[in-house]
Amino acid sequence: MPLLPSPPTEREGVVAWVAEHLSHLTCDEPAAYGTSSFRGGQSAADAALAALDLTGYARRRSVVAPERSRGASRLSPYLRHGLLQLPEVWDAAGDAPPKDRQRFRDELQWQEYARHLYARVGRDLREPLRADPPVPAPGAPAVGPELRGDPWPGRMACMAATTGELHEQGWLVNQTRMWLASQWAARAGADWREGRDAMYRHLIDGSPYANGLGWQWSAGTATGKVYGFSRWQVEKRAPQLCRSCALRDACPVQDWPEVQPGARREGPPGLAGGPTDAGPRRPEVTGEPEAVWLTAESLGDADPALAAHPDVPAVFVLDEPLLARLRLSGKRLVFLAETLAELGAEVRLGDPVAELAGRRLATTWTFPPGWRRRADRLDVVALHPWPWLRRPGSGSVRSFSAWVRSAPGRDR
Ligand SMILES: Cc1cc2nc3c(=O)[nH]c(=O)nc-3n(C[C@H](O)[C@H](O)[C@H](O)COP(=O)(O)OP(=O)(O)OC[C@H]3O[C@@H](n4cnc5c(N)ncnc54)[C@H](O)[C@@H]3O)c2cc1C
Repeated sequence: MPLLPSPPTEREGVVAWVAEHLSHLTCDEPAAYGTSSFRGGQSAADAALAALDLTGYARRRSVVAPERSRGASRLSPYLRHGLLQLPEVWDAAGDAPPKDRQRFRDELQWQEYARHLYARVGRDLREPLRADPPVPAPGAPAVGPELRGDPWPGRMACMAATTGELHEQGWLVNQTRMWLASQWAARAGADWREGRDAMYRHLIDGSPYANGLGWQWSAGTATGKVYGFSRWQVEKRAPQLCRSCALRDACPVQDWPEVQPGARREGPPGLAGGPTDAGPRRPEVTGEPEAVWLTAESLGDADPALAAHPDVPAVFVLDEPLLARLRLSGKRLVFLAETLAELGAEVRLGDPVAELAGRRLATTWTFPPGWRRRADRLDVVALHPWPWLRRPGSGSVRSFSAWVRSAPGRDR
């Protein structure tokens, strides 16, 4: 079932299009597909960047509630899919107050670090990097089976509000992602990889690298230090949740969790240093392309291959075997379909290698290992460089600070 009709442009039509063509691949029902306020497409991305106001960002980035007091930029879905590129967002922060600019640019560097880490260790990011999962501290009571079976108990207002936002919006501020990850992995003692996948399925900005790193960081498997979630953070970042909670006088997260990091690990090859494939520095062109192959990493008008070959059709393949495995929420597919509608791209459903076989392709190099496996089997005649914020080197990626030290970065 290779070629799909073009997706319509307005939300209701897009939801119906996803329901008709892709509902066999989603984890939720069509009634839930259209609930997110994030719109896909270049014009929505451009509008979000134009509205970026970083005044007070450093102070307010971690605010959870009330929503109007949040300082987070909400740019992540656009960065995730290359509708905005890290260097242009970095530059857009140039006029912000110095403290806010520095904090925001540090966060952009976390995104770049996650990408470098993935480019270096690939699928090894799926397993603990530097420590085993957390374990109960000596003498701590064992976690009951009830909590293991339901690591995000809906009776807790903080859990109900954050899982509700995740499922409805497909997005969370960083603070509540950490709450959910810590509650799951450290407090409930559930398998952090299952929690990671449960969150990933619903995130519109979900990526194996940023989500994988966020979970490893919170569970302590990336650093050997567990992020502890307790009532203290909720009182500080969203006090109204505690006030409204049925368990406010018997809070199950009143005290710090009694956990400690798991045993130290050596880490996968390349973590402490080694070569990273960063792609070409300049376009490598060996022939005349007949189509531009777009990937989920780079769906913006400024995609280097698209910009270099404006006169050939753009094609995107919804990777059916991959989607069948991932079972993403329909919200994510709506976001992608809105983006593809605006691009006017040819949309296909199937195995990208089979769908694109026999066509001379232009494309933009990108860092996920799955892209390389597919590109090697296709006729790529024009390969364009990835727009790194800082080009990967061979230094350590064991921690964010080691990575920052190991390569020359941009001036903050
Ligand atoms: C458990 C967990 C899971 C996460 N999963 C994802 C994910 O799948 N995709 C994703 O893009 N981010 C993920 N993050 C990182 C971060 O929470 C989001 O990028 C951020 O909340 C997005 O909101 P924003 O655009 O308003 O961020 P802002 O605070 O405005 O930051 C601007 C940009 O910087 C980048 N950024 C900020 N914080 C981080 C971070 N800690 N790590 C990497 N990049 C960062 C993002 O691209 C973000 O859009 C995760 C964090 C945790 C703790």
